[in-house]
Amino acid sequence: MLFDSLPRPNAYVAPGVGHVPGWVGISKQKALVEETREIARAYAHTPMAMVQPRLRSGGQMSVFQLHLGRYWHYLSYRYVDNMEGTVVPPVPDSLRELAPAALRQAAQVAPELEPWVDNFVPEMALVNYYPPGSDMGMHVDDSEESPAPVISLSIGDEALFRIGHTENRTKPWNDVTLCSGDLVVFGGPKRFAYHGVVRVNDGTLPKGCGLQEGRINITIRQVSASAVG
Ligand SMILES: O=C(O)CCC(=O)C(=O)O
Ligand SMILES: [Fe+2]
Repeated sequence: MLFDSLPRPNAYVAPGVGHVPGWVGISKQKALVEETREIARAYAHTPMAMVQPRLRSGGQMSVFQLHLGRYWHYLSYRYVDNMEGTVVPPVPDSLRELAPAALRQAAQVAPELEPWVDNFVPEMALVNYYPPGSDMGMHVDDSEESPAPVISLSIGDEALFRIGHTENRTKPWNDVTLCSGDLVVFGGPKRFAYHGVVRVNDGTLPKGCGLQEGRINITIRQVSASAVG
């Protein structure tokens, strides 16, 4: 961050949305980057490889995605557990274990998240890599049948995260700068709100986070409505 000494307090962004700056320490950030990078390497050249997905619209995302636990198949528009016989890599314990602590912390900021603290099942994790210059358009995370909150961890370059409402992509929005180590959880009335990443600020990442450039965002999700933990 440009002004490292500026305080960044926990923020109740909107009902159901809690922002906890610096929730993941730098050594843990590095460990998560290295662990997910190893998985990406292991699955390179398989149908589970970390790629920029092609969309049904014919476009291609500027972000690279690695799916853990379940694979979101963009073309058939559903979650699958294997692709052409390659089984989806599991959600690593390191991410599974973060989920209840993340929810507990976020629920102190956004009380609407409280019902999920002891009931959330981390069935999948999506690792997004934002190369310099990439972004993610406003969209709704509507692939999950469960209304459980989405737990989002950011590592690397600072990003401008925007969350609006459930009707359409237009204003009003809440804009949140996400720095390396920040936690955001969105659930409750904002679980199916439009959101996106307006921009990533090149070269703003802290030393020691495990990345040389760009940004990683990891979302931890419950997919099924009646998941059993
Ligand atoms: O990168 C982010 O902060 C958000 C990512 C996101 O919205 C998604 O993966 O669905
Ligand atoms: Fe999303």
